[in-house]
Amino acid sequence: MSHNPAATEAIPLIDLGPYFAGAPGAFEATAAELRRICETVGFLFISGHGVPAEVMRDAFAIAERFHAQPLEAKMALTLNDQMQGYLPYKSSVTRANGLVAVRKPNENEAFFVNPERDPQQPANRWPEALPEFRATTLRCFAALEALAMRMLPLYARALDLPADYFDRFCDRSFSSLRLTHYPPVTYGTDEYGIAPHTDSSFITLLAQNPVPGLQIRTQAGEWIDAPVIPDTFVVNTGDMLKQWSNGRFISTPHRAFNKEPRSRYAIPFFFHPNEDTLVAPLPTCVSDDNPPRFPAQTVGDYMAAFRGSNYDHFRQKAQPGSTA
Ligand SMILES: O=C(O)CCC(=O)C(=O)O
Ligand SMILES: [Fe+2]
Repeated sequence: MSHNPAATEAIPLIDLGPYFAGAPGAFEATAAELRRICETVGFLFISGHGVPAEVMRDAFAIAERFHAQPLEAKMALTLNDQMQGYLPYKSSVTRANGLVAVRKPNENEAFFVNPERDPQQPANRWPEALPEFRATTLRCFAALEALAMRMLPLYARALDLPADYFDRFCDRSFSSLRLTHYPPVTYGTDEYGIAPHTDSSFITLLAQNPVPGLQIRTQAGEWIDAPVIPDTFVVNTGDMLKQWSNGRFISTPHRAFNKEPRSRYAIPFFFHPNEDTLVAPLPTCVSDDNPPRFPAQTVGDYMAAFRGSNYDHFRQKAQPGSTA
């Protein structure tokens, strides 16, 4: 598959294979490369990630079948207070971006899958007409969560911390898997599949899909197309890791469109630390000359504020008229 060589150069690729195989020197070398990328680009591709191709193939197929259902079936699962279920088409506005004054809703619909930690507490809403949906999406969730956990030592080392530093803060991750459908549409002025934003996550893992549409804003302020590189994931630093690293790791703005005459599906996995983890700038990222730039906040409080600004049903319950 062809891709824009300039963009491939702009978004580096790391092969995780040698690190996962325990090759001599691979851990330190990969962590050093990751540090450079996180300080300067904020986005990378990973290969050698170990996620079986069929896990993502099945997830894309079930996402397509989910969104192909009649609207009533999807509306029966409309997103609740715990971010469980279906986000209807054009019902989210990317307000919490600090980038552009977006007023128009995003031209996508989505379904959110959350981790099922406690059998007593339902974490998800499942479509009755698709019995295999639950197993397929939870398998994808588990594979991506495991991949993110395996990458944590690289992030720790890249930030000059002991390799296991992040593990205990992320072992009951508050992550979510999003199954997004971007129908083929003609975009008007200020309309997007998803408007310019940074992610709220620690990191986001985005499986490649055959329909391009992701664009990344470089440090120079130019929007570039992310190439489609089969069997890789795009990984980007989110705002949570930016804040934890006191701004050392950048959280890069991006946006997406579907400009093809067929539907586009995207399955980002937003990896978050545990809900009760207190995120305060790391000791290795602050000094007398570089004091903390972000307040200490738990992941749960941080996410509640983020959701309140972006999703209509949270806004209706929160302060009416807020445009934060
Ligand atoms: O659709 C894409 O490729 C990216 C989606 C995205 O950035 C998001 O859902 O946060
Ligand atoms: Fe995003």
